[in-house]
Amino acid sequence: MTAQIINGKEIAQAVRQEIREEVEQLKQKGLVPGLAVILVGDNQASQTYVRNKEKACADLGMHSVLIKKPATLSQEELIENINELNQDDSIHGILVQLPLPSHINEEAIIEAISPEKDVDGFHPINIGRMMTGQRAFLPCTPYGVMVMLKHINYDLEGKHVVVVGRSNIVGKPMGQLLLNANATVTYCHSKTKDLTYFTKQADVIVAAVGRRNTITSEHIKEGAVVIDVGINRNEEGKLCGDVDYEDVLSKASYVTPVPGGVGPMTITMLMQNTIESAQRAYNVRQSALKC
Ligand SMILES: NC(=O)C1=CN([C@@H]2O[C@H](COP(=O)(O)OP(=O)(O)OC[C@H]3O[C@@H](n4cnc5c(N)ncnc54)[C@H](OP(=O)(O)O)[C@@H]3O)[C@@H](O)[C@H]2O)C=CC1
Ligand SMILES: Nc1nc(=O)c2c([nH]1)NC[C@@H]1CN(c3ccc(C(=O)N[C@@H](CCC(=O)O)C(=O)O)cc3)C=[N+]21
Ligand SMILES: [Mg+2]
Repeated sequence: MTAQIINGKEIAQAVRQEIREEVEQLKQKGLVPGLAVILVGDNQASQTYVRNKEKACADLGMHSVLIKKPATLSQEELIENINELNQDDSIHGILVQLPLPSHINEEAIIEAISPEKDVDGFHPINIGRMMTGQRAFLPCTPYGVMVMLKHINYDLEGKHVVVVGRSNIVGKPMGQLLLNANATVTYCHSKTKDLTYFTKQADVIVAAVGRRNTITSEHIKEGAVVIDVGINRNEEGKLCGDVDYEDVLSKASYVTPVPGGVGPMTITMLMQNTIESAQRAYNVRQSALKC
């Protein structure tokens, strides 16, 4: 078997076209969707992602503000900044780039963001709503993976999906969304004994580990769908995922590349969440005008 490539860049462009039209409609009604990104410190990788987010906003005609703060910023000052954005009617989405410097408690920061503007989908309110199947902002990376699977018309019902990684921002919500779609889900992590035993049984593998070559052809069964969330660099400094891409190509049915796979989808779903938030703000404003 030769795997088909799931082109994240292309799917992201298609979704962005729809978002562009919705932004246009909102603008005609007098509302410009706005995203605020807070970047603390000067982490090199973070700067790249943040630049991509700004580019996406500009490309879609959305308003964006980038708030850059020194790594010495206190937790109280950061919460003060978030409070201002929570009150700001021109801002519909707030994203605080993670990781934060170690003197800042990430949980406290995430909880300071209004759940109505938490377009990352990291606030416990949104996580809880997602778990119970209520309307919620979905975490962008897992959401993007779901859209990719939908794009190839993959029916998850009854399929065995193995998620490798259990972080709060990727692995855990990924498994939950797959469960909501009626898949049978197994989580693997650093304490898993015999990773291959589990991944060999998977119809779909989602790798979200942060270590290259974690998944090779030895780990998968013939015809598996392999989704690579990892963003790593090899010894030449080249971007690569968690999957040995070349090696699984001859055995998998579908594979996502890195770059050009899940990454562009993450940014796109952030834009999607932001316009949804703006749409809700518009609806609230309209119903307030009526009474
Ligand atoms: N494409 C995109 O849009 C995005 C990509 N990323 C990338 O995805 C990767 C994962 O990110 P994130 O979830 O934040 O990372 P974390 O470091 O927070 O989590 C990594 C997870 O992998 C598990 N793990 C570590 N080593 C192994 C191993 N040898 N076998 C099995 N599991 C292992 C850890 O287990 P344990 O819990 O036991 O420690 C943990 O659950 C990174 O490369 C990151 O850069 C992240 C966000 C978005
Ligand atoms: N609050 C918060 N929300 C996040 O969503 C968040 C975060 N913090 N911290 C860091 C991770 C990582 N992340 C990526 C986003 C886009 C690409 C992306 O666009 N990747 C391109 C290539 C980018 C490049 O050239 O380096 C690709 O895979 O093709 C990658 C990774 C979001 N994250
Ligand atoms: Mg982490």
